[in-house]
Amino acid sequence: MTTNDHPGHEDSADRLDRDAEAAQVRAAQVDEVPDDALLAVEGLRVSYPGKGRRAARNSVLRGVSFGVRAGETLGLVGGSGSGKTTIGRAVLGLVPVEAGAITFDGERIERAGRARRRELSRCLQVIFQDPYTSLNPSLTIGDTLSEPLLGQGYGRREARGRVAGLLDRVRLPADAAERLPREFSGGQRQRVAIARALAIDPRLIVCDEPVSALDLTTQQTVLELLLEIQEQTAVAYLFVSHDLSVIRFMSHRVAVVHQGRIVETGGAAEVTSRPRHPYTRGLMLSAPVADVAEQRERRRALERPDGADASAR
Ligand SMILES: Nc1ncnc2c1ncn2[C@@H]1O[C@H](COP(=O)(O)OP(=O)(O)OP(=O)(O)O)[C@@H](O)[C@H]1O
Repeated sequence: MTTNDHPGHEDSADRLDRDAEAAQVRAAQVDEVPDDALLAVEGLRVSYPGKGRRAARNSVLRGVSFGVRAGETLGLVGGSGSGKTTIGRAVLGLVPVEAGAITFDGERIERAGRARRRELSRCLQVIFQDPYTSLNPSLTIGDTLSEPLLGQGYGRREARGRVAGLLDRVRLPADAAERLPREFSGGQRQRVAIARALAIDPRLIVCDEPVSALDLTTQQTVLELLLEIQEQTAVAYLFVSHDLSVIRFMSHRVAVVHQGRIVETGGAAEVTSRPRHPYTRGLMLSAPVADVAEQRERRRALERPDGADASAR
């Protein structure tokens, strides 16, 4: 019997690997929620019902904490099914929260009722992934943009004037107001969705994969528009994406989500070029890079145990 075959013995190379991984997990930084956060999420737990009547609930968020400051973008990145969208939905009050606190501008909102949620939509908005399903196909763009304004008490004339300003801001022609969503491309529809989210000057927008349904060139113009709007308005973004290059481009800080937990946080350049947690490293390695030589170099850098800089992009 070799050492490897013996159930009580662990191969020393395996043990070293395991120890090295444990050290990396310890080295990965998860920041405290900042005191000056506009949005503070602490110990958030969410579960969904299991399949079948007696099935146990599926625990999807297992104690998630983070903060987003005014005017800041926090990127939430992680693999499929890690819980990113659920975090955004919990912040928006679209899924019940099992435990934890969500504080927005000093107010606990995780159990806010429908009426309060409607009021909160003044400051807390969302842009969804799919511009083809997020707009009502039977409403003109003008009506789509007026709806939240009328809901917040604007008069019709005032709303019309504001719609014209919003279209200009997202660089759509003024006559777009008279047209239906089907007359627009995916990128243009996403501009409408951005204009709708901006209609009542929100303080924070949950952007849930806002460009992943768009082609690369359109992605870039929509991302640049979001950055420009942030510069002008100091709106904060909770920006959900599985795409590291998008996250790096957009975010001031990044939180890496894995199996319903945040495993690493930090500045965007720091986390994406010097990932510490093994999961973040794996995520970096699996991100596609067009240049094969660059990919090879990045892989070598990331596989070095000291986490040497892999920012050769
Ligand atoms: N309404 C729901 N009912 C039951 N399970 C759900 C529901 N929504 C999400 N889930 C499950 O919760 C887990 C997390 O889903 P979530 O959409 O938050 O992940 P994600 O990180 O955003 O993934 P993706 O990038 O693929 O959208 C997944 O296992 C998913 O199947």
